[in-house]
Amino acid sequence: MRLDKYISRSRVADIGSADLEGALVELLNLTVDRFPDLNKDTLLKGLLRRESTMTTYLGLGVAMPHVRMKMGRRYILAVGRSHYGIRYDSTIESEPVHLVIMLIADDKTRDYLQLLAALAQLLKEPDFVTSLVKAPDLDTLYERLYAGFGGVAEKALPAAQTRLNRVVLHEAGKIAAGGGCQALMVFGDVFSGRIRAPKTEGAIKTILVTRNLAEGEARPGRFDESIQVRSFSNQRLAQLRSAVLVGLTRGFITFKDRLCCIGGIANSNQFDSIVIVDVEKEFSSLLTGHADLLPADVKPEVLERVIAVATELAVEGREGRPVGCLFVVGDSEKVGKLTKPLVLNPFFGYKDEDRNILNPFMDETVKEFSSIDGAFVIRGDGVVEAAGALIQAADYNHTLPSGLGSRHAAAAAISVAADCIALVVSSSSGQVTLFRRGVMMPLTENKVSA
Ligand SMILES: Nc1ncnc2c1ncn2[C@@H]1O[C@H](COP(=O)(O)OP(=O)(O)OP(=O)(O)O)[C@@H](O)[C@H]1O
Repeated sequence: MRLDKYISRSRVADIGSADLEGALVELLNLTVDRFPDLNKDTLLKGLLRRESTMTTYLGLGVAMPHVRMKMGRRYILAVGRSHYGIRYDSTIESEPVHLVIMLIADDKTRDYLQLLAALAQLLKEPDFVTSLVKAPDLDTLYERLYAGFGGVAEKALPAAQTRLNRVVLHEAGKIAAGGGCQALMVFGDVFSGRIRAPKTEGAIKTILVTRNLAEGEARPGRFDESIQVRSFSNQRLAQLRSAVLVGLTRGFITFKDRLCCIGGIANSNQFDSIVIVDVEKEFSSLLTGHADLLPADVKPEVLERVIAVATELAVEGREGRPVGCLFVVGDSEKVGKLTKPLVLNPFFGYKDEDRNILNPFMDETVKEFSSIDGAFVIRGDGVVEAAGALIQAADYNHTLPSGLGSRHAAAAAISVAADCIALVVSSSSGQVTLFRRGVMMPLTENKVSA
């Protein structure tokens, strides 16, 4: 998603206030200068109200206050930098905020959550945030923001191009062409910087798999498609299955495809593996005679998000301890009939938008509630209906591998009883496993380690 069109140099400023309200007033002054039809007081109230319901602190000293209201334009962004840091009550261990990204959105915009998510993703990148906070002047800060938001070819942080990397990419291109592959899939987290798409012959498309998605529009050096998965693991191509699954659900990978995948160890700056994957062979068990991998009402980006959150939980655990968790996505009406609350539903009464898994501020909330017993029930559009739900789907005649207990059995059972996908993070093995129609597919082979 392109964000550059919503930012202007005139709304990038160094701010002097020591608290959030003061910082917002400074940014709003800049905004209403250009858009005098906007009411500063209403906006300020809205921003503070939003903040009081749910913190917009993202971590790394970045806050992203936002508000939706009726206005004649889709989005307005204003960015304030504070050298000394702003006091911000909701930060963990009172970290000072050095960057305030203020977003005003029209209440009718449909891609609001996607825009929030794209912004949050970018602003969770330590290198990018440091490059903004440490920018020598505001013009440079603006240029870096603009580039980071997709405005110009990224000058910042290009990936190391060693001779060996070039050879691997070149040879992979030849293998893909000679081996009848439909796509070349590059695991970008091998590099700490951004990488350019390799040149491919004919109709072979290029797919970037990374946890740092910028935006996916076609430009020279851009990949045709990009997939966000989090590969913290030291295993090469650890997230291959998750990535292919996301590509399948989004429709740019098909079951007939053969993929040439290039990977290496995360952050090693060195490609060292080329793997050929025949998608049908890898995923045929999940289909069991059905063409639809994704339940009818589930949006691909919702499954993508749930996989990302589940993987993070598997990797990070909670407060140093491993956590287990169960997510049931789709067909939530039927799923609701087959579950019963174990605790009072913590999501009850919140606006759909605030409890949507696509909302980047939900990450922490979901992780926090992962420690309560029971499952998360998630609607196909991403709205989290419940947490702490006991699944009471009838047992069916299926034996799970030994070592898998009642959580996995419940996931298998609900995926048979309803048109849904169940994802389990195992507290004992750290594995993430997907269930569809009772068939299990481990998305990570072993415990993914940080
Ligand atoms: N029917 C169910 N519905 C929702 N949650 C369940 C259900 N059954 C078990 N759980 C959750 O799974 C937790 C762990 O159960 P158990 O150890 O038997 O499962 P498991 O499949 O071995 O999972 P893990 O690998 O995480 O240990 C329980 O404490 C409970 O929170």
